[in-house]
Amino acid sequence: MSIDTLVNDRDAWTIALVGAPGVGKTRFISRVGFVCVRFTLLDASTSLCWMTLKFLFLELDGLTSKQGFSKRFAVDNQDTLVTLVDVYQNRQGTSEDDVDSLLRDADAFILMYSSTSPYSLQDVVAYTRRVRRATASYAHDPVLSLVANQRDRPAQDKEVSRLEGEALARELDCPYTETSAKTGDGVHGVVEDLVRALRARQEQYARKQENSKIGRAVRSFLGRR
Ligand SMILES: Nc1nc2c(ncn2[C@@H]2O[C@H](COP(=O)(O)OP(=O)(O)OP(=O)(O)O)[C@@H](O)[C@H]2O)c(=O)[nH]1
Repeated sequence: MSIDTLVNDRDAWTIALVGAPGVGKTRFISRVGFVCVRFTLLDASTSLCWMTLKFLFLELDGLTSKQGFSKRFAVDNQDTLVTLVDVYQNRQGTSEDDVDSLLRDADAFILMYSSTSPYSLQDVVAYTRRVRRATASYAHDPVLSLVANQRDRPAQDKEVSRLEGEALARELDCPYTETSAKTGDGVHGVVEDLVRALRARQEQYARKQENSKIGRAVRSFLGRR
């Protein structure tokens, strides 16, 4: 989360989904009820077409952006605009710099693996390193949420236990949730909890700023006496 985000008095958040191919990122996004249209990064020749599309979509609730899918909804009775970005979706058309820039633009991260794939759990560790590297210059640690998707799959398909997921979440110092992008189980809760965490962080930052303003005013008052 950049300083810009923290000082902005807004309730609009970009959440990046990172995780191995096939874990369910796209399905998760459509579950949240987002307009789910895949765009690859656009080159100059298509940017005019993109601008037209963007203009058309902006008036709609489910507006979509270059790689994100946005939706306005209420969390704790307060309106918020959330954009979900599937960072690794466009791997073929996306350079490493593009990926870093998408990560830098995000306010929070859903680190997704599938409970049917131990490899996808290992990938989460590598993706988290990358997220931390991309956001290293920010004032705060990134807001993370570890998601074990495909919880609806039968027990014999499950190769990663809840305990392993929880242990990784402790290591990453973030919440752990099991979801099913197929049935929708747990999906909205993950997004809503991230919005709550981001709001809390924004409020904390605003309070800190206010306190240091008061501190400066008091020091200057005492200095004048
Ligand atoms: N049973 C079940 N299947 C799921 C779930 N989530 C995704 N799938 C299926 O898993 C496959 C891959 O899902 P995607 O959403 O395309 O996965 P992705 O992470 O976006 O994959 P990439 O686009 O390759 O990065 C699809 O066939 C989905 O229908 C889930 O929670 N349960």
